[in-house]
Amino acid sequence: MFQSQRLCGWIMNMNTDHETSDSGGSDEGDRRAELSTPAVGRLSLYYRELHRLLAAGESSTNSRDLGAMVNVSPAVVRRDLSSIGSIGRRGVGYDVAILAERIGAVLGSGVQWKAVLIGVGSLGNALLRYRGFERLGFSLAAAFDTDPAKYGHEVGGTTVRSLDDLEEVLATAKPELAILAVPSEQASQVATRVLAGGIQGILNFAPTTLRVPPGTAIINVDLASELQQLAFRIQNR
Ligand SMILES: NC(=O)c1ccc[n+]([C@@H]2O[C@H](COP(=O)([O-])OP(=O)(O)OC[C@H]3O[C@@H](n4cnc5c(N)ncnc54)[C@H](O)[C@@H]3O)[C@@H](O)[C@H]2O)c1
Repeated sequence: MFQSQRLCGWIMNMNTDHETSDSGGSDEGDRRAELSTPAVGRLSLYYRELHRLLAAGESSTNSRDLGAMVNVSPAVVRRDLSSIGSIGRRGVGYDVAILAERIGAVLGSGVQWKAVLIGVGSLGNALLRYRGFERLGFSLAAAFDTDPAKYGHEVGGTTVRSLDDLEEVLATAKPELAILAVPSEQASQVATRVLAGGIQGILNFAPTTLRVPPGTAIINVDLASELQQLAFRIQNR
């Protein structure tokens, strides 16, 4: 229950095409609900850099250095961090471990999230092999495909199963998230199935607008579109 409240509050602030309607009501939830999408994105980058500092044995940092690491101004860092209740001390800065814990709590890290991956092609294979999800508390409960030649194969420690098993696995493992890496024309149908099975949020890699009920928490990832925006920026700077 606690976990689903966190998920709701967290996801509604992300880059969603459709927004969820409830943040859970706690102080922490209210605080998350006030964060803009870009601010959540920056917090995630601060979090990554803070963990890098921790691994390097650093115990303190400041808004200038943290800003330089993620390419934003010290004023933006201070505003972002004060919006989650972390005030640095003048001349001392921020305690790296405390700040990482604070941001982690706001972003829902420290809680284990279970995800399923649908579509184990080129992209799905790469995602299953990527170890960075675990570090942030995301574990892959199962992977599915419709190609019988792939059933039973282990990729990155996860066994590929038939999509026919989807509902059974959703009912037993109760994952909160689904990652879609299927062809565009299959994506809406798969999304409908995972939502019916209790999935609360979808990370969609298929370059299509999913036909799902309003209010569904979805993040679309489209690298081609990002490249297009990058090219536009270069042409117009
Ligand atoms: N967002 C991005 O930046 C990005 C990058 C690469 C690919 N993509 C998209 O991701 C998707 C996958 O790309 P890919 O290169 O891995 O393709 P791929 O053809 O290599 O893999 C697709 C896999 O999905 C499986 N599949 C087909 N229908 C299915 C269904 N209904 N349920 C479960 N599995 C099913 C296929 O058997 C195959 O294994 C495509 O939609 C592609 O356009 C997005």
